[in-house]
Amino acid sequence: MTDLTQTAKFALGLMDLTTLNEDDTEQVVITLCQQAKSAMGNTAAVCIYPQFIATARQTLQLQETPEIKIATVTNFPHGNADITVAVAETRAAIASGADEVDVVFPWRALLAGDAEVGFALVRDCKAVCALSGVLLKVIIESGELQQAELIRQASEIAIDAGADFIKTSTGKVPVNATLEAARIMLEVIRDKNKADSVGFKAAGGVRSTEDAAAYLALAAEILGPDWADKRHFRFGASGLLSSLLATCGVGQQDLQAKY
Ligand SMILES: O=C[C@H](O)COP(=O)(O)O
Repeated sequence: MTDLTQTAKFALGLMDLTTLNEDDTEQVVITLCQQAKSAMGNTAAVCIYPQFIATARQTLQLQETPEIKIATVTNFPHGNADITVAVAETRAAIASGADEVDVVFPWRALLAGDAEVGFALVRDCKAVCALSGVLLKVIIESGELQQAELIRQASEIAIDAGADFIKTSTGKVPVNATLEAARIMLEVIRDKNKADSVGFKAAGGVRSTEDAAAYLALAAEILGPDWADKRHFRFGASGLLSSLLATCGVGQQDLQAKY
């Protein structure tokens, strides 16, 4: 195996294989779950809208991969500042069977100078998640915050309020994951001495094995070569899997034969 092939296989195991489109159907989610059980191993999770959790659970059980986690999204993609709604959505997602919840931080409120509501929203969603052992990932929407100081501040607030992961982006805005934002977020995890308990998720626009390799190299530089594992590092991506498989020598024909 070449270094890049090894990286691709490793990155595949860190993927939250995602479909978050308005026109998603049960069949789309079934196919996604089938793809999560790949020729090069399982992805860490699938990430889907809450209404498809039961379909995903059934599919993962039928194909005997219950270890693939089910992640879903709340307060998504807008990141409104209504705590009651965000908590209710998070509670409902958990009741539907989510293993992991990716909640959007109220980034517009932070841009407007309100740091309190973000803290309270994450704290209250975390309280609900903690009751059920569900991981909480907080999407700070780094591409909309833009400024390094705001990306740092949102990351700090999310971690202080109990985030298990900080995640760059929804994938629904013009600027999604960037290496620059990732560096700031990873440095916050390091500087707060939270490397054991807080992970990082690069999401939105991560498309190629080379992209994935660059994020993993950055994480290794900042948090050490052994830090990135399933508990600490994820790629949220709808379009990365085929590139990783191609790097591993699994071609489009193999994929078509399987699905
Ligand atoms: O959370 C994950 C993102 O929505 C995925 O974004 P993407 O479709 O650009 O890969």
